[in-house]
Amino acid sequence: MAQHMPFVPKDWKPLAALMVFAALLPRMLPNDYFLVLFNIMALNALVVLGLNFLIGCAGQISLGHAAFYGLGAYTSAIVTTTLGWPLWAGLTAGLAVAALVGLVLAVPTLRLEGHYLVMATLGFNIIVSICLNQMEELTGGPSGFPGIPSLHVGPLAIDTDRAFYGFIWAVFFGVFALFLNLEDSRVGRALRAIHEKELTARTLGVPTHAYKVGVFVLSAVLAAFAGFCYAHYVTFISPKTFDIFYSVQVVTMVVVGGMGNLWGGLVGTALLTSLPELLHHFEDLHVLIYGLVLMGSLVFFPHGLAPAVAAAAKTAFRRGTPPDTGGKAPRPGNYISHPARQAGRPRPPRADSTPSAPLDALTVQHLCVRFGGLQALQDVSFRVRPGQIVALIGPNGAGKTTLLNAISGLVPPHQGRILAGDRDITGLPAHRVARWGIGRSFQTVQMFSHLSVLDNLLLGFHRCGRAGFLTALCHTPAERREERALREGARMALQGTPLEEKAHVPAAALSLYEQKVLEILRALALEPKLLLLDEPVGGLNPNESARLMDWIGAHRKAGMAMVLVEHDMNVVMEYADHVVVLQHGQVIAQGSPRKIQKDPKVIAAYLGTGRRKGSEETWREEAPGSGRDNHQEDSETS
Ligand SMILES: Nc1ncnc2c1ncn2[C@@H]1O[C@H](COP(=O)(O)OP(=O)(O)OP(=O)(O)O)[C@@H](O)[C@H]1O
Repeated sequence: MAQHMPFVPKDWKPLAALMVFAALLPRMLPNDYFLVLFNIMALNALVVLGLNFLIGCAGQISLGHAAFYGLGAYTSAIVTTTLGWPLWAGLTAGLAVAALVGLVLAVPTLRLEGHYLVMATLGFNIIVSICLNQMEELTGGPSGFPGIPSLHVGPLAIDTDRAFYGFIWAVFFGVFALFLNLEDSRVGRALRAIHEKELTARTLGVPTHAYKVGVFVLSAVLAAFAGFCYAHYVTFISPKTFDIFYSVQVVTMVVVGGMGNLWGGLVGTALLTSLPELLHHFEDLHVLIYGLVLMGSLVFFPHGLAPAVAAAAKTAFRRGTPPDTGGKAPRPGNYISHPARQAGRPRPPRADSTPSAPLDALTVQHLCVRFGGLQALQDVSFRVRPGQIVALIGPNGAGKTTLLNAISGLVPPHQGRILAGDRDITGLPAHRVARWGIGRSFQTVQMFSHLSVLDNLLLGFHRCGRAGFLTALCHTPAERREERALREGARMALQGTPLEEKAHVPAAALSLYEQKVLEILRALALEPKLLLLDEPVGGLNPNESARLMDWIGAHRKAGMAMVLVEHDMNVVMEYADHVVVLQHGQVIAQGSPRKIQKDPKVIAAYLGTGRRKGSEETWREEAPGSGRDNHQEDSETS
């Protein structure tokens, strides 16, 4: 029952046990000196918590969290001491400054691909350190900032180590519970997807940039909050505490404990905060031993201490996977028909050749895409009507995948227009194209291999949810209801598919056929008006190909339009209503499969001009890439 209450995480029992332990701990400590150690540990743990979420879940590394820690501390110190304003004003100002600076740093840097955030935050930390040292009138410079008032909550003064211990650990457990909620939510799932395959996440409607900025700002604000608590605990601060070494130290705590594992962050913090104290007995050798412990944990537990301990415990107890919470829900999965059920049924009729709807599902007009000096697409125009399958064929390198990438918003066109219905989607970002109702599969299957089958599918339902950072953190009843409904919908979508019994299996453990089914189910979860399929049967045997294509083709009846890139000409001839032939980025022919089969330009494109007299049967058999193996590569856009 507790897990259905607001703020309480689903997995609340270990947290409750730890809280009881923390409450009893002061009685077991020999003297108050150890309280100071645990108080500093809690402050570090707060910084590490946000940073761990940023690094482990969103895949972004920051070397500037000491600066946010410092901004929280100094802003509050100046507001409460120099200006003489109350504590709440210092807290508000500290958090606001951190949020604003975090936003200014993150918005431009996170737009760039690669680890620009590391460099930006590293530079930022150095600048903040210089400012704290140089702006002596404001900050006290290297001599520090004394006389900061102690914390109090209403009339309750928090001015002893013991009182601060109770306060800071209560705060930490509260914040930790909120982050557990966030991790176990629609937002947490999307962040893990961004970490693994950002482009794929975008094609599922996840606004990746906004999410990355959101998680960075959240972690910066948390570091600033810890800084505020620190300043009003020690009542004296100096720039040394907030230099780059502290930033490196907190990143090390995340790495040693286990990136992306919130419990791991706590373990890493506990170990690396207490280790220097424990090693003091070894006098000069303590630095050496500290280094050895650090190296040993990284060498023997590369994924962190907490995951290693959890794996060992799992092996020892052989616990089963906890069942998912059920509940009545809407039926977003109803439209998805079962690939196996479709097998052996009569083929769905081809789309009528006369227009059945006033608007085309897709209109591509004079599209051009360049990569530097390479003209990948030139003046490409074609239309797809609702319920129609249009096949895109052409030799390797003709520009087929580039065309799908341009339609789905992954590659910006240089010229031309793309219309979905009457909506101009030219140049729209991929997540907005997906939300507009364009789903896709990839030439190399793009699974989130660390996530389960169910979580992969839930990412397809991402746009059906509304929960944001705040509701996910607070685990509100509405957020839990929505999550249950999404899970129910995803489970329904799995019903009758080969994946029905594999909802909790990691996607990486599926066969290629199952991965292709899951990838298409995930795209169908967007309820697309248009489905882009990049070599859906590549690497499958003829039996699997037929089952998959029959299942996909059945969605035409519901009016879903499809663009099919395929090298297997048997598949093209059997399922396509219209064929567009590309060569060197240009459309050289288009028409019905029969007409295209006999087109001399197409035969020449496939067989070379010297062999024009080849028959249509020869063309079928020799189509480049026909029946070739689809080796698993790790390229996202291919
Ligand atoms: N991101 C990119 N940067 C530079 N060149 C690219 C990029 N993506 C594709 N190209 C080039 O654009 C051309 C078209 O490539 P594309 O992958 O679209 O062809 P294709 O018809 O899908 O080929 P295949 O059948 O082998 O998948 C190729 O010359 C390719 O090298």
